[in-house]
Amino acid sequence: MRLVVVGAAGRMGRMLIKAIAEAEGCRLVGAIAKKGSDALGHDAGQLAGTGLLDVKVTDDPLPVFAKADGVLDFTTPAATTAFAALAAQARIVHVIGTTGLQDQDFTKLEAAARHARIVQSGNMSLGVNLLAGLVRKVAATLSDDFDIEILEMHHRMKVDAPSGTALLLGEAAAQGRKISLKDRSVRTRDGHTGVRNPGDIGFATLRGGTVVGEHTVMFAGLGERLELSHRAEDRSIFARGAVKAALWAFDKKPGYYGMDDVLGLENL
Ligand SMILES: NC(=O)C1=CN([C@@H]2O[C@H](COP(=O)(O)OP(=O)(O)OC[C@H]3O[C@@H](n4cnc5c(N)ncnc54)[C@H](OP(=O)(O)O)[C@@H]3O)[C@@H](O)[C@H]2O)C=CC1
Ligand SMILES: O=C(O)C1=N[C@H](C(=O)O)C[C@H](O)C1
Repeated sequence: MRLVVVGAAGRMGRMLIKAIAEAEGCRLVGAIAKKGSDALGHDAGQLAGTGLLDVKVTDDPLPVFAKADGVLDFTTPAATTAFAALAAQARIVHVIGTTGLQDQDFTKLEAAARHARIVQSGNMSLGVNLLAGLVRKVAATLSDDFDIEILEMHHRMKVDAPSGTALLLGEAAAQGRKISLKDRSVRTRDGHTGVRNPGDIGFATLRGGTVVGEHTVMFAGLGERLELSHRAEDRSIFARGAVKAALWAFDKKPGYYGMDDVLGLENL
């Protein structure tokens, strides 16, 4: 499978280039960075530390998408929605790891998925997607007497909050409880908040240092607390998941897919 990495100079972009170089069944055919990026003109392998790959970083996606089967995209919401339109035109696979997407972005991605095969997830790791299934089950099993709180910590360079993973885990908890996350989520608390509403799902965000990504879902009851946690130790888990998603989507019909489809966890 011929793959392109957009956002090639980013933390995840470099990881994705390396993961493609190390994976079987795919090869890198393009690397896209933003206009004005210092990475333009360099070999993608130089960026990723793999040795030369004979793929020069460019800021022009059109000719690159035209000769590719899929694109791996961990960039920004604005860039991702623009790339989705191009991937749909080229009828290729679009794997989206970008977080911070808003309702209007999802509307654009769903429109693009009429022609492209989109796999989108706030977290591409096996562990987090398995955790989401467990959270859904525990939330369905325990009553409102167990308050659900989601705590996440990431590195100081992260720009969105709560993390895509925290929202994915919140969605899983809400599905388990058969409630709408939008109606019941509490994203900030400050000052005289009053007592906690039963059934709310709370989020707390920590930022600092070089933390790759840590998430805990707490079920806090009367006299006992259950905690389910995931700690990412290396960004390669996300990159390997993204490559797996692209290979999985290669022979699928156009549509909007998630990592639970890729990993066969839909029924967990
Ligand atoms: N789903 C998952 O499993 C994971 C998701 N993520 C998410 O992936 C995203 C990226 O994370 P990270 O790599 O740490 O962030 P970085 O800021 O390191 O990388 C983003 C890259 O995208 C580039 N970019 C922005 N706009 C464009 C554009 N129009 N064309 C080409 N490149 C562009 C940026 O360039 P410049 O710096 O020049 O602006 C930057 O190099 C975030 O949303 C993060 O939350 C991260 C890890 C795992
Ligand atoms: O920005 C990051 O770094 C990460 N972002 C994703 C998120 O928002 O959950 C996934 C991972 O935790 C790392």
